[in-house]
Amino acid sequence: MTDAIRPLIAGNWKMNGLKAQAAEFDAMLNGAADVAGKADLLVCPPATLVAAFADKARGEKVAVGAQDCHPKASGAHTGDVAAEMLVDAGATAIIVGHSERRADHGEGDALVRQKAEAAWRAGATAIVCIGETQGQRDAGQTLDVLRSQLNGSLPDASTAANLVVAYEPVWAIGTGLTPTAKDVEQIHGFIRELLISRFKAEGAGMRILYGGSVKPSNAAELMAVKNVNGALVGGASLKAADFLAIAKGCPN
Ligand SMILES: O=C(CO)COP(=O)(O)O
Repeated sequence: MTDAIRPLIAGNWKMNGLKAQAAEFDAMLNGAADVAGKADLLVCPPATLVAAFADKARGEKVAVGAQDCHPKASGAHTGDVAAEMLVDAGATAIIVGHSERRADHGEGDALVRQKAEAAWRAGATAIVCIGETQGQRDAGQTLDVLRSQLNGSLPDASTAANLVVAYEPVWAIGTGLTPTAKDVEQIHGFIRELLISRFKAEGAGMRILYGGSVKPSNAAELMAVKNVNGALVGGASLKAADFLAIAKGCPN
């Protein structure tokens, strides 16, 4: 059943991107038709570029998303951005609970869950990130950490349409290191079991992305793993050629 899930290749630009990089996004739009048969494409630029990118992407085969949101719709929260504002700017998906936000801003599962609900309230899909650190991995705690993050971060009303899970081992982010395909299969299978036991048929249809040092050279191997339904790509998503090549690596 999960084999029928259409892959999603999502680019997380993190805190990178000035107006000048719009040319790279234009190149993604130009090349998207070639890979549209393989996967859905989503680019999440910094909040400052969401509106400009979404305007360019209208009617094209690349969707635009955001990297974080505040749980509230409006109010006295200086410097924060509401999901409603991001959707108003053209975002159709919002990443929440990225490990960099969990580490840099002390975000915990309860807040991540509220942010996922905020994304829905605004009409966007929530991409909820989970992943173990190197220390947790070394201590043999990976599955316990992932179970607890999933239990705490995913709202009860999660469905295959409104929620995407991104498994990003923290030690694989930006390091060039990746788990073996066998490890990825074991962990994605574990995540799938938990999703099915909590969300039944919806859990069977949810996308589970792999993230962490995905590149054109390893994409085909990783994307072919059972229960890997796409990728959340950091560094390699800044270059149109690499981003499109990763999508090309998805199985037919
Ligand atoms: O954190 C990531 C995507 O959200 C992964 O980053 P890299 O692809 O640069 O390792």
